[in-house]
Formats: sequence, C-alpha cells, structure tokens
Amino acid sequence: MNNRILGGGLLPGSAAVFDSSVNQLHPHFRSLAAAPSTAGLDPDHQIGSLFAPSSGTIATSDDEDHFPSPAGDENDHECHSLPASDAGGSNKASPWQRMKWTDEIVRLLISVVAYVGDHDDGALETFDRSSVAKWKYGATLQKKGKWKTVSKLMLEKGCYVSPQQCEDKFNDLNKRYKRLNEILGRGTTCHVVENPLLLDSMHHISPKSKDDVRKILSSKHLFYREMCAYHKGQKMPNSHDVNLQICPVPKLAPPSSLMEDEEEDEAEGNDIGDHDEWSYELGKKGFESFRVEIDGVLRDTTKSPWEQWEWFKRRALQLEEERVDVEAEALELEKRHFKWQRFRSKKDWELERLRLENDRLILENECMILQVRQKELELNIRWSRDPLDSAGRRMEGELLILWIGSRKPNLPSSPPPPYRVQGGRRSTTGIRAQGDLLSGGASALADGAHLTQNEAILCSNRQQPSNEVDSDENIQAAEIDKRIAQETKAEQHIHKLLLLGAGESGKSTIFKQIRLLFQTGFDEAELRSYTSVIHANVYQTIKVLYDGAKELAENEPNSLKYVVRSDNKEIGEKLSEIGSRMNSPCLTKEIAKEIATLWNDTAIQETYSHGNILQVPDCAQYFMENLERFSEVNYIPTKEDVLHARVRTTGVVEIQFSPVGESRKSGEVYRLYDVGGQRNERRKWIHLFEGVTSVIFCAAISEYDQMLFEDDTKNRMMETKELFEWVLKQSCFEKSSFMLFLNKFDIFEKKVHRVPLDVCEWFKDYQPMGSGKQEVEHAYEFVKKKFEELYFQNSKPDCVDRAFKIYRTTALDQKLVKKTFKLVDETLRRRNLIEAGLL
Ligand SMILES: Nc1nc2c(ncn2[C@@H]2O[C@H](COP(=O)(O)OP(=O)(O)OP(=O)(O)O)[C@@H](O)[C@H]2O)c(=O)[nH]1
Ligand SMILES: [Mg+2]
Repeated sequence: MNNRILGGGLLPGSAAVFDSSVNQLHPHFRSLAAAPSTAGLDPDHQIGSLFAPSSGTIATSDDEDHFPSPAGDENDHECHSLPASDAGGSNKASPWQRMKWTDEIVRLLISVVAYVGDHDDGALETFDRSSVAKWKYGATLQKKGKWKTVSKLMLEKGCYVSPQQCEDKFNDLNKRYKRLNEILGRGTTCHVVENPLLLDSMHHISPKSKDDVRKILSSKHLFYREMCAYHKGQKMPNSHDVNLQICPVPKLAPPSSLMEDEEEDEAEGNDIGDHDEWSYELGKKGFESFRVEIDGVLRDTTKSPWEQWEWFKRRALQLEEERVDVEAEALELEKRHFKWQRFRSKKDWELERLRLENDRLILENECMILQVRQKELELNIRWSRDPLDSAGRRMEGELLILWIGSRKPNLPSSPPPPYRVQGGRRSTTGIRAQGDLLSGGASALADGAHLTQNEAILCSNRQQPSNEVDSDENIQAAEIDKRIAQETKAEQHIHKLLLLGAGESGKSTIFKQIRLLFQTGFDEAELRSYTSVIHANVYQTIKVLYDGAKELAENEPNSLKYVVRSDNKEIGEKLSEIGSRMNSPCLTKEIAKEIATLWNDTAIQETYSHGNILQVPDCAQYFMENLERFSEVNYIPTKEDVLHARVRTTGVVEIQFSPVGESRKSGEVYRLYDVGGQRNERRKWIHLFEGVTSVIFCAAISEYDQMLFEDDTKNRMMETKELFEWVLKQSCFEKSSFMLFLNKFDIFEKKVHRVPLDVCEWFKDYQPMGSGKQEVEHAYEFVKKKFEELYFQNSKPDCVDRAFKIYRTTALDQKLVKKTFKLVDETLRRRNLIEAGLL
C-alpha cells in the first residue's frame, strides 16, 4: 500500500497545517494536524512546502466517460502534481502535475469531501472570521473555500490535486450517483449495482434509461457504496484512514435548496438528529483530547514558557474561531428555521385557501339547490294558475293537486261550496276541480285562478333568506298537518266514491246526474257554457260521418251506397274542415240547415249504420235531431243537452252529496270523484286509491262491437274487461265495495237485435235466445254473468265478501240513476252497519 497516497502520514512539514485554514476543520482533524510543529515558520512558506512534488506521483489519465465539467478548464480527469520548479508559485502555467485517479485516491477524495462537508474553510481565509455577516459572503466563495480545503487535505495525504480537479471529480461521482438513484430509486440502485443483470427484469424502466444505467455502471469510477455512505453520513467503506473514517462534518445545505427539494430537507432533518448525538460524542472525545493536548504542552520540557504561552495564545484563538463557527452554524440553523416557518405558513395559507374554496363550492351547491326549489315552486304555481298550454289546449298533465312534498296546501275547514262545472275550482280537499273541455277549445273552464293562502306564502318566500323560508315552511307544514288532522276527523263520516271505467263509458254523465239529482244542478251560466261544447259535438259528428263515408266509398266492396250526393259534397267538405278546427264557429241556422241536409243524405245514413267501425258519438242521433234548436240565436242548453254533450275528462272532478237530501242528517254523505277514462288519463287514478269506500265501475255494454278511440284495433269491451280485472286486483280496494254499472243499456237493447254479441271475443260463447225483449234480457244476463265471473276470478278469497253489486243503467235516464243511487246508498249503509257490528 502506498503510504504516501493513502495518507499513512503527513508529509514533511505537515505540522504547518496548523494554520488558520486547517483550524476550521473538525476537531479530530485538528488533533490530527496538530502534530509537533516547527514553530516559528512562515505559514506561507510552510504551505508552499506542502506543494513539494511527490516522487510517487503518476502522470497518466485513466478516467473514462464522465459528466461534463462545468468549468471545463483544468484537466478534468487527471490529478496533477506541482512541479518542483514551480513550487514557489511563480510559474503561470498550471502548477499541478498529471496524476492518475486511482480507486484509492477517489475513495480518499470522497472521504475528505465527507470530512470537510460544506464548511467554508477556504472562504473564511478571505475575511475576518469573527464577522458573522461575512460568513454569509456567498455560496460561490463558500464552495471555493471548501474545495481548497479538500485539495489541501488531499495534498497532505500525498495526492497533489487542485481544488478544481477535486470538485470536478467529485461532481462527476455525485452526478452518476444521483442519476442512478433517479432512474432506479434509492432502494433499488444498490441491488442493481451489486447485480447489473437485475436491470433486464425491470420492465417499467425505458430502454433509454436502461442504457444510461448500463453506461454508468460500466464506468470505472462509480463508487456507489462510498457515495451512499457520503450522502448518508455513514462510515466510509474501504477507507483505511482512521482519521477520515468517522462521519463527516454535518453538511449545511445551501439555503436556496431548502424549499426546492423537500426530500433533501427530510434527509437533512434526519442528519440533524443524527448529528446532535454524533457531535455530543465528538464533543466528549474532543474535550478529552484537548485536556491531553494541554497536559502534553505543559509537560513538554522542550518548550520554553514563551513557546507555551504562544501555544496557548494560538489555541485560544482557535477556540474563539470555533466558537464563531458554532455561532455561525446556529445562525444558519436559525435561518433555516425561519425558512421552514415561512414554508409552513405558506402551506398553511394554501390549506386555508383550499378550505375557503371548498366552503365556496358548498355554498354554490346550496344556492343551486335553492334555485331549483324556487323553480319548482314557480312551476307549481304557474300550473295551478293556467292549466291551458300556449296552444290553448288543456295540458294532459298531472293532477292539479298542489302538494308541497307530501303536505296538503292550506285547506278550508268550512263546508265546500257547491260544485260548479264551469270553471276549474278548488275543491274542499285542495284538488282543483276541472270541468271538461272539448279538444275544440270550449275553454269555458279557465277561471282566474286564485292562489290559496299557502301558495301566496310560497310565492313570498322567494324573497326571503333560506333559513327564514325553512322556518316559515316548517310553521306552514305544522299548520297544514294540524288542519289535515282536523279535517280527517271531521270527514270521517264522508264516504269516498270513485267513478272508474274506460273512456266514454258514461262516468261523467253519471256525475252530472248526481249534481242534478242531489245538488242544485246547473245554473244558467253553466248551461250556456255548454253551448260551444254542443256545437262542437255537432260539427265533429258530421265530420266523422262525412269523412267516414268517403273512406268507405273508397275501400268497401259495395262502395256506391257510401257515395254522398254530388250537391252535398261541397257542404260535406266545408263541414269537415270546420269540424277539424280547434275553435269551431257558432252554429248558425244556415249551417244547421246544411248539416241537416248532409245528415239526411242516404250515404251518410248508411255510414251511420256502420258507426261501430268509426268513432261516431253515441249521441249523434240526438245532436242531429236537435239542430234547429241548437242553432237558435238565444239557445240555452237544457239539462238533457248537457247530459248528451260529450266532453272527454282530463284530471279529476269531485262532488259531495247525500242521496236522500241536501241535509247531511238525513243520510250518508258521499264524495264522488270523476276521472278521465282514456288510457293516458289512467295513470292519474292511483292518487285517489286511498280510503275508497266504493268503486263505481262503469262499463258501456253497448260497445261490444266498437273499437277504442285511442286504439282502433282494440275492441272496447275487451279493454273494459282488462281494465276491470286490473282494478279488482288493486290492493287498495281490498276493503272497498264494488258497484258495477252496466251502462248504456238503452243503446245495448237496440243493438243486440242487429249485432250479435259474439262479435266480441269475450262473448264468443254467447248463444242467442228468443226475440224482442227476451232476447235483450238474455243477452244482458249473459253479459252480467261474464262480469260476475270476472269479479270472482279476480278477487282474492279474503275479498270475496266485500260488497259487489251490478246495476243496469242508462246514464241519460235520470229516474234510473236516482233509483240506482238509492240502492247504492242502501248497500253501503248496510255495509257500514255490518262493519260496525250493528247488523
Ligand atoms: N245513449 C246513451 N248515451 C250515454 C250514456 N251514458 C253516457 N252516454 C253518452 O256517452 C258519451 C260519453 O259519456 P261520458 O260520460 O262523457 O263518458 P266518460 O266515461 O266520462 O268518458 P271519459 O271522460 O272520456 O272517460 C256522452 O255523450 C254521453 O251523453 C247512456 O247510458 N246512454
Ligand atoms: Mg268523463
């Protein structure tokens, strides 16, 4: 082993390192350096003597690939020794000789750099060390000083390398080390260094990066383990220099790096912890050696008292310098502490900002929810005000029930006003009662809607802050609940009757009869409001017949009989056009005459006899027979006219009545609900299914040969059958009585003579019997039996004892309807008594 190179001892005159620069080194190194000196020598001279060339230096370069040197000046990869002739430094050429970077020298370099750390030894030479301010002179000077010190120490170990060479070489090593860690990660790199073949199995690393790694691994001077030890502040592996084996002076990271590299900060944080322990140990050792050193000097008989005094003086100065160093270090730590605090407060501020941003998003979200709620309320209110859409048609919408969530609106507790068909009025239960409208736009029902108190409150709530709205809503809700409870109690005795059935089965006609029979009936204004409805019915009837005749004339084999007389065709076209208008004109005498002329056309009469395949209204005959009266200038519809008028029901209409009389004391009180029976209206029924005393199911038995208005491929009787089955299966009606009205018997009794029952699929097994009245009775009983069977087939065993009655009805026949309702009333009262255990 080459002692000179490996620092087995100091070079001659090395005691002169007992100069100020070396004194900035770690105490251990100082003790190493503080060998017996040749006192009184000129320090400069001594330093100069240190640069004396070593006979053992090698002037060859063997370094291979490297990272570019930032300076690019001196021989980057070779050590140089100082030529003897230039020892005095007079030669302007490079004072360093070329020297090979052997493994030992590189290890020594790493050990020395680790040992020196980032101390600003060289730089401190340039200014007053006691000045803390100057300590902050700058990173460059600090760096320069560091490399000077490293160079000097290398020199003392027999390696003549310039500060720049040391810096470049070390930077090369450091860059390789960092690049490897960057690509492979700290934990993995050491394994790959040990076994480079591992790299092949690392599929997550790109081929280019793998190439880089291989290149670095193949470099002669990687010294990964040593660099690891350097970075971790551990003992230098393979270092035989006991003085350099110990941990390096803790590094003080450049302040600028503090916030740039948090990982470094963390590492440094750990270093600091280790360093405290380490410096305590070193401090103890240093103190011991210092005492030994003092004892040695005092006991040294070769030293004169003056020399001893000089020694103490110098030592005092050293200690002073050390103190300044420590103070500087403390200040640096303080600085880092402030920086850390600044960093932390910045992060705190960022967190606060994020928190505020989060709060803002929550508020925005709440705001959007409130806006949606507001729109919802606006829509509800608009809907309640105007059930007609912009085209003037009634919207086929939901029930006009103004519920807020599950709450009922403000409900009047006083007895309800009598129901009036004209105008959609709020009923006692808050359901907006809608009169019927023709699609032709007899919009007599659009009344100026009055907002309930509740709605008004809802409107005004829009201007209030949300918490006020909430509390108002809560008060309102409580009030509503209270009223509902009161009303429920007050209405316990009221029986709920539900009119159900397919379209045109006669529900509304029954409903009208109830008004006529058990209420005040229609006043003049209401009767007048039916004028436009009846006129529209007339136009529609003649249009259906004329258009039907044309169609039959085109498609039927015996088509001539459907061909309208040529002089009636113009009238027919005109009336057909009027009939298709949304707003048909008032029926004048002139038009009525034309209609009568067309009606009497044999082709139209022939078509009327085939009305079952067209959608000819049941009351066509009635309308045509009363044309003259309808067209009078002061025409006021009669009760019969109103009963015959056809208006498709949309929504729900209700009425409260007592069959015996208007006094509640004289009989049961019923609340009757009429609904739309066409397919698109049925989805609204479900809202009314709760607490129904009795379902009155209307089935138009005359319709067994007709097709649905909504679907001309579906037989009306089959539709009724399926609908009745569905209603029977509803669990809500398990306890409800069923009153089946086999309606339109007047049409049925005429039809059965002409049209056999078995045209309907359901009645396929009908066997006609007798003639005249007997035939009718037989047919009726057959139909009735069919419905009975259907009832029992679709009632659960525990429901079969619910009241079920079948009534033969003609809704236009007032006496019959009255009689029927008395029977219904009796049945239901009896049922009540049975349920109450009184019968
Ligand atoms: N001849 C005759 N016509 C009836 C009878 N019952 C109802 N009508 C007529 O049949 C047509 C339809 O009757 P509506 O009471 O409107 O039928 P609806 O069941 O209310 O129909 P939707 O409202 O569509 O469900 C009207 O023109 C009534 O005059 C009846 O027993 N005999
Ligand atoms: Mg109706």
